[in-house]
Amino acid sequence: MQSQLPIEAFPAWALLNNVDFASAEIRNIDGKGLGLVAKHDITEAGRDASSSPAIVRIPRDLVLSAEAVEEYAKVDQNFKQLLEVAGRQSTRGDILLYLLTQIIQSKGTSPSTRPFASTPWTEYIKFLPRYIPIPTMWTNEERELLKGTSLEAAVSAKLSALSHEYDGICEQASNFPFWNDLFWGTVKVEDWILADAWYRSRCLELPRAGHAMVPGLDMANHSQTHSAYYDESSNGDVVLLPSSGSSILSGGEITISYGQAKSAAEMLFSYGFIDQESSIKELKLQVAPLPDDPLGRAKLRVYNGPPTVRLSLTEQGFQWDSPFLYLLVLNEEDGLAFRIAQDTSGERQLKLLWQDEDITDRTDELETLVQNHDLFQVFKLRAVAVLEERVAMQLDRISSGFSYGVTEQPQAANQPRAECILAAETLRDLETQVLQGVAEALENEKARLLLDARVVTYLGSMEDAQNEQASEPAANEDDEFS
Ligand SMILES: C[S@@+](CC[C@H](N)C(=O)[O-])C[C@H]1O[C@@H](n2cnc3c(N)ncnc32)[C@H](O)[C@@H]1O
Repeated sequence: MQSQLPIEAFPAWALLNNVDFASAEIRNIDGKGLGLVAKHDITEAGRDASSSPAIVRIPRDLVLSAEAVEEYAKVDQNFKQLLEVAGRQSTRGDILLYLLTQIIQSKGTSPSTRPFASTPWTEYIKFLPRYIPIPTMWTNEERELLKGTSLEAAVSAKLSALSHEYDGICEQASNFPFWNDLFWGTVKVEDWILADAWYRSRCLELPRAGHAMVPGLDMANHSQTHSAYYDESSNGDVVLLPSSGSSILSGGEITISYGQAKSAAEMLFSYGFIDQESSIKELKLQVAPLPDDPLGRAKLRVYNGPPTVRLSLTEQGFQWDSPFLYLLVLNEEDGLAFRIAQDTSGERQLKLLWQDEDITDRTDELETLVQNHDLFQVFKLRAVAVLEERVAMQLDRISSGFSYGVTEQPQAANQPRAECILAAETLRDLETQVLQGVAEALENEKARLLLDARVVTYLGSMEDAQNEQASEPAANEDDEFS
């Protein structure tokens, strides 16, 4: 069991590590866990915001970045071993390995049972919550609440990926007796899930250090109308500064933005709450190649992004957007082709061609690339028809989804927590609204496309060809009956 520290001990930790909380302190904030509040009035007079005194300053050597992980590997030989076999593939992976090491360290009850070099993070993680309300930390019953929402597949895929990552690390680590003992005794997959949850909900992107976690600053909560922003100073320290023109009263919460364009599903997935102030109404649905498409696997392989379609409600009404959908509905007879090419190192690569032009690196521009084709409206009709079916399927699933009703209070111990019920219901309502709106918009779009002159001509020619085929004797008919 990891030990925890009360947040009252934070000022002592900050002092010891030169973290300057000049104008803020950490307090409990209703419904948000911990948060930052102003120690006195903070005003930004509209001069250059970056010249305002920092609300909080964190020295660069406390910033947990890819570089910091490499530095730690120089100090701790055991960690270096793990990093060499299981790390160095992504910043996220390396930071998670570091956090895992600190979680193991914090489970030790005495210095003799702490196997790694201690760092300020060893103590700092004791201030972090052990439960983050993101769905990878929900119970199975709570995750059932997401049935039919766009997070149903995303969360189960994420949990499989986490367990796959954890198994991979166990396997790599089993070559070292030191790590093998730890993975058979102290370390659990739940520790990896927690490290991932901390990273996902607390990681920032810094201009120079890149993706990083910053102790103290990661106590700032989110608001659409945020009053502060973070930056890196010229010496690499991280500073929290008042937003331009903001005025925070003493005792008021200091908030930052976690991103203005994130959908409700993204917010719940990464941060465990849905921002009621946000006006973003959208969702992403997975789309798969048609079962009888001989090019289906190649299309999935060659596509640069996730195989999804984005449905949204904007000022222009309900909209959909998906370059992948265009790839799905195009065929060889339209001018789509795949080739295998060999590069100078002898490696074979799958290439995608459109009208004989190599567009392998431009699959996300597919809608624009096909826009000037004579049959563009036909392609669009195909895409609309595929999407209509996919949206209807999702609507069916979301309406049959598990629902407690927000007012119902769960009774039994293993029943979902009220905040999970509320979050799932909010997501369900929002996504149902977008799906219904898009379904209607697709129906209208299909009706319009069916009246398009080029579509009418194309469908007519297809019908003629089919009729001709039907009236001709099948090629093998004579053979069979002669
Ligand atoms: C970077 S941490 C902020 C500190 C956090 N409140 C804590 O107790 O450690 C991000 C987490 O804070 C919570 N949070 C942040 N902004 C929130 C908001 N506007 N409403 C509800 N919860 C929020 C969420 O649990 C989120 O995962």
